Amino acid sequence: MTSETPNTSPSPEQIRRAPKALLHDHLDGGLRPGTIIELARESGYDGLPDAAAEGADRLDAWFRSAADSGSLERYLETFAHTCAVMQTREALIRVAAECAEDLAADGVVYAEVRFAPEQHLEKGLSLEEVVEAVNEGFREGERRARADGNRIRVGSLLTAMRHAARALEIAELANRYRDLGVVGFDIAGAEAGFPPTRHLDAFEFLKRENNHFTIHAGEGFGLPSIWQALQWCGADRLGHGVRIIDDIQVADDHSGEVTLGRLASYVRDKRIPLELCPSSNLQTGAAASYAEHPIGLLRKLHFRATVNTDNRLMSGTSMSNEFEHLVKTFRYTLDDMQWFTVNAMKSAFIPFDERLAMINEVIKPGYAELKAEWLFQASPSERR
Ligand SMILES: O=c1[nH]cnc2c1ncn2[C@@H]1O[C@H](CO)[C@@H](O)[C@H]1O
Ligand SMILES: [Zn+2]
Repeated sequence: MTSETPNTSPSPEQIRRAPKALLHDHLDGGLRPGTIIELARESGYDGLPDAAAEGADRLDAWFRSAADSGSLERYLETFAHTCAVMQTREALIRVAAECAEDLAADGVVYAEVRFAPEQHLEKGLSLEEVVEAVNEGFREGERRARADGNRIRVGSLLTAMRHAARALEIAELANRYRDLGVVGFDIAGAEAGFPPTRHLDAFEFLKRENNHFTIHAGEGFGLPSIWQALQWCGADRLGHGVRIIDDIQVADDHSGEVTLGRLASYVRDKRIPLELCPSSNLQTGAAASYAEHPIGLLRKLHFRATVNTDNRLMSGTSMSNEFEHLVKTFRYTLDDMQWFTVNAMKSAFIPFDERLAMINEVIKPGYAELKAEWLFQASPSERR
């Protein structure tokens, strides 16, 4: 008999119960389809696609297939509908509360959720009112999660849209609401043609204020975008960053020798966190399949890779679902899941002592408990 503990792939149910940390999730990309229909009815928004008339499930499927276009620009068109129903204080509170509740039910213990305040002003809210409503919703969702026996902590990231010209204003907003629920800043939107250097003033302001930011880069566009985000703008993390793979050569002979270019080396050496979003990347064409997704190689090479949802509605996904795909594709174990989760927690924008406590008091004990479950299974044969 061997005394080695099994290091097998976790079951879907274990994946759901495992504590998970999420750094890249869009509030306006994660609404419940039923909520969209109700909010549209209440607010008189009549622009929803015809599928909405056939119910929440049909609308759910519509979002997934409309986002499944192979291009980031087409993918982003679907957000017109979610933003349209997120224009009042009540709607924002509801969407944020449900977001926190849904993530907690999926086993997420820490999440940074982003949204662009400038996209929620159509009915007269101010930027401040938008931020306050969303934060109020997150607090409400955290309370509801606790009542359901789940634990989650949610922070807001304020996004500026890269095609617009309000980045400095939004950066100032993020700075003002720092310690009041906002943990950092981001820029998003179409990447090609809108380099992050257009918003240098915003990034320089945040650096002077010792604040944190991530930049969507290396998703719809390649290495120049990543290079600018890091070396011109000074991003703390890369939203996606998946195209860093273009700077990594794997020899196609038997050796399989790996060579990193200067930029890929820098990203790995400096432990720059990559907010990888596998399912979203398949939809926008940044990767062809889970098996070919760079996350497999990046994990092997010990980049600071993290697993994220991006847009749960448009990708029909959840953190558990992302991990299920990865476990199936790369035969990941609970140790791999823990590695990704600790990477995410190390890269979070909350203070160091809180990150450490989350890792040592919540994440590691959670995985230890799951890893011990085989010991208590009913029959000896099931134990292996
Ligand atoms: O993967 C993405 N890449 C770039 N921009 C995105 C992505 N997902 C969502 N957004 C954009 O971010 C805004 C604020 O949440 C969304 O409205 C959408 O336009
Ligand atoms: Zn994103």
